Amino acid sequence: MKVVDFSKTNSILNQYVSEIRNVEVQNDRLRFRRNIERIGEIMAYEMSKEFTYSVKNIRTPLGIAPVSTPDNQLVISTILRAGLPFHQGFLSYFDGAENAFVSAYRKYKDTLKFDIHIEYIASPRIDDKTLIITDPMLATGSSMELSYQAMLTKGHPAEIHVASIIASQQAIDHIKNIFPENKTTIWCAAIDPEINEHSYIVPGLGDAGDLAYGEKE
Ligand SMILES: O=P(O)(O)OC[C@H]1O[C@H](OP(=O)(O)OP(=O)(O)O)[C@H](O)[C@@H]1O
Ligand SMILES: O=c1cc[nH]c(=O)[nH]1
Ligand SMILES: [Mg+2]
Repeated sequence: MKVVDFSKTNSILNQYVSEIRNVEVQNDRLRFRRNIERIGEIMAYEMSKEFTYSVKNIRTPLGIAPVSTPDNQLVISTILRAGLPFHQGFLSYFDGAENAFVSAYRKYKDTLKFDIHIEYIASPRIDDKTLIITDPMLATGSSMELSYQAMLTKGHPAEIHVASIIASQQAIDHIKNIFPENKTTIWCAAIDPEINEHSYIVPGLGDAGDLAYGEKE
């Protein structure tokens, strides 16, 4: 399975990743959300290079211009709530895409143990389309796994792009095991080595949902 790790390439994307990680900067919620969105925009641009293109003859005021544009039918799916600004970044570039939303949250049994609960899905049919599942954080990979299973109740996509900002190595390994090898690409801005006993990514950035939208009770 192809894994694209943007931290291996020097680009301005790394500046935005450094700001969302940085304790001196990340508490500015507006900046945090906008940085997540900007990373989504850059990732969308890079991802678009993998799509299928055909030439269309575009009528201009002065003649006909052949332009190669993508033909993929895109569905951008996001995992609430931290996925929202990331989703918006993709949607800014893929403005013709259809959209899906899945809720997934950790319901704690005690301070360490939790189950992931999915209670809501709003999605079009995804048969034979290009499915992009966006979630900025992949820690255990369980939210992504259950959200993907929920999406499969809406059909079977032709290809899948799993887009994340910070992924743990464990989550990458997990996703490689559960997503179809021949039609999945994983995109991430960085891969961090470990998760702690609370299943938070280390060094990670903390809680992306809380940093974007405030703490939950
Ligand atoms: O890989 P996992 O171990 O499943 O963890 C990653 C999940 O945790 C975060 O969501 P969270 O449950 O904190 O919900 P929130 O977006 O509402 O904060 C994040 O956005 C992922 O969905
Ligand atoms: O590190 C983590 C793990 C889960 N959710 C987050 O927002 N961050
Ligand atoms: Mg959270």
